[in-house]
Amino acid sequence: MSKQIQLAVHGAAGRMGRRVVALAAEDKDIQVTAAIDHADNGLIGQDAGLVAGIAALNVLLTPEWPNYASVMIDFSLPIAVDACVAKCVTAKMPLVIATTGLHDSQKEAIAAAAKLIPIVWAPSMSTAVNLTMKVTQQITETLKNVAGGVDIEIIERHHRFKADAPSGTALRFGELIAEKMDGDVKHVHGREGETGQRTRNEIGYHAVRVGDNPGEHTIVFGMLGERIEINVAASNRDCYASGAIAAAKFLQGKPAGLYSMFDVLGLS
Ligand SMILES: NC(=O)C1=CN([C@@H]2O[C@H](COP(=O)(O)OP(=O)(O)OC[C@H]3O[C@@H](n4cnc5c(N)ncnc54)[C@H](OP(=O)(O)O)[C@@H]3O)[C@@H](O)[C@H]2O)C=CC1
Ligand SMILES: O=C(O)C1=N[C@H](C(=O)O)C[C@H](O)C1
Repeated sequence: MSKQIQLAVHGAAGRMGRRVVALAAEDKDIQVTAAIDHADNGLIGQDAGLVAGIAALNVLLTPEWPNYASVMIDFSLPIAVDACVAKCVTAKMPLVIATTGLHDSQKEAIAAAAKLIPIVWAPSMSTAVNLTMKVTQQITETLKNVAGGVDIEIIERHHRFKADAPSGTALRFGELIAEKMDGDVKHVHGREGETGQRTRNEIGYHAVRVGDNPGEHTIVFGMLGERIEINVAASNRDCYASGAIAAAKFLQGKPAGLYSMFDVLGLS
């Protein structure tokens, strides 16, 4: 019996693409029907299952776009995202965008595309991260007028291979926290030299790149006399891959629109 959801994976030879292929292959509702990467990737032509470390799927890594799939999951590079969005619009394919480091013009293009097809776009597909985002908003609301003030800093740690900084997740934490602060918020990326005293309306960001860390975020709420540190850390990449697969399922039958992981997880 054929499976209901035919899945195309963009960036299928990458660290995340391989985990999406591997987990999707185990899913009773999903059939991986296309594994896409760029023409210069040395793995083009190989079986996507074998590349992902599982049994052969009889789906070859290809630079060609499929004409049809029930949904596309994208874990690639910013330079590759525009073509993916355009292809999904042309083919009327629902799309899950997980790639980070996108420019403002690309975000605008995604919003425009979401008027035509359903899109889930989120910098973190992890359930724990999205839940932590909600918790940090709640903490901010409670502490923002505390006597003496609260200083909020975001420290993110990732593997040495990561191409963008700070992480898309750190930036999203900052946006969501800023929504709950009063007045204009200044986003400060690292500190060096004669910085002067910290101002009250800052959110600080610090990007650490170490070894094989699959992703960790610490949100510090520092007050005079005490502090809270909320840490959310991945042990491996499957939290993101399984979240993307949940998003792909969520999009089935959905009208055009821009959805977030809050929508997928019922946290909106
Ligand atoms: N939203 C989320 O939950 C998460 C998001 N991410 C994000 O996903 C993205 C991918 O991460 P990761 O898998 O670690 O990165 P990788 O570099 O391992 O994978 C990216 C893949 O895309 C390929 N690629 C490069 N150029 C193109 C192109 N023009 N067209 C198609 N494919 C291309 C790469 O090929 P080659 O190696 O030859 O360059 C590689 O196979 C990053 O932006 C990362 O921040 C990561 C984890 C979780
Ligand atoms: O590149 C990664 O690995 C990750 N990138 C995402 C980000 O930039 O937020 C999500 C996750 O933290 C892993």
